[in-house]
Amino acid sequence: MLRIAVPNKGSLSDPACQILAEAGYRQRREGRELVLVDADNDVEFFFLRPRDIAVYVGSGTVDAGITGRDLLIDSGVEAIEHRPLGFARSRFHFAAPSVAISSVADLAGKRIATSYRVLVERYLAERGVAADVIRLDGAIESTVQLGVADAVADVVETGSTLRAAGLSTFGDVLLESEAVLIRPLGDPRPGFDVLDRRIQGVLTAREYVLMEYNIPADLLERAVEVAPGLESPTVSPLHESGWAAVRTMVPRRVSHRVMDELYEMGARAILVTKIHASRI
Ligand SMILES: Nc1ncnc2c1ncn2[C@@H]1O[C@H](COP(=O)(O)OP(=O)(O)OP(=O)(O)O)[C@@H](O)[C@H]1O
Ligand SMILES: O=P(O)(O)OC[C@H]1O[C@H](OP(=O)(O)OP(=O)(O)O)[C@H](O)[C@@H]1O
Ligand SMILES: [Mg+2]
Repeated sequence: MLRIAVPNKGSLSDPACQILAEAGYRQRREGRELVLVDADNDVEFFFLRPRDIAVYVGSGTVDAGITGRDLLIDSGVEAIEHRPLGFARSRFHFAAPSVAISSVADLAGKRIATSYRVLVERYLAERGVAADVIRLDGAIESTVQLGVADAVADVVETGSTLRAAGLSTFGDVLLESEAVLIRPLGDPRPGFDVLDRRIQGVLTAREYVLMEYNIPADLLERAVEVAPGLESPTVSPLHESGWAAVRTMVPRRVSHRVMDELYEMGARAILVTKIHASRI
């Protein structure tokens, strides 16, 4: 039975459960279970603290896990980032009151509060900056106002928490993070490929729509260039001679532009449907 670690709290938890549910797995009903066996799919889910997941995966205690790229790196554990999952996207930044500190060099000798000590210390060491890193669990943005730090290093999504605290980012983005599917070093465990294919199927179903349209046969090649699909569109003859019916996958975010282009070219009866599941 494949053992999978799933975040039990925080920004990763709900979208991780959602993706697994869409991939056909049983998920928590009461939201309090610590372990859930999905015998039909031969998997067992362990609901763990997001920060601990990399540790369990790195040691091989579980065969796969969902966590954040930043949490994986900060754990210092060696595990394989197998697949990005497209949610819990964030950037990791330094920030401070803009009058006081405006470059990484200015951090020398200063106190920096963060929940990501390993990540920050590694970054500073690579640049030869010696600073005092203070590790705290959360609400990092408040530490400057409270007088326990001169600057912070934290996760930024919209930037509203930083602004509310009167802090401005400076320097480069230390890391771009998102949720990732991770696994232990070495060959994947039996059953991992099925999990991965199911998750990939959900991501594809979210990213693409199915587009169907009719087009005069002499315009087919041009139309296929506009919407080439993942591999190659399906083309069938229409009953009316000189026309073809085409079925192809199109990235959701460009689907309206593609429909406009196809219509202007001469395509008609353009229909778009949501993909519920896929195996590519
Ligand atoms: N506001 C946010 N927007 C997007 N991603 C976020 C946000 N906050 C944290 N993350 C990401 O979520 C992952 C988990 O972080 P963390 O466990 O700290 O979650 P959290 O939402 O901050 O929960 P907690 O309330 O336990 O602090 C990390 O990879 C982090 O980059
Ligand atoms: O850029 P924003 O959209 O404002 O989001 C970033 C904030 O969200 C997270 O905090 P969270 O709500 O998890 O609280 P925490 O600091 O207690 O972890 C993160 O640690 C930042 O503080
Ligand atoms: Mg947090």
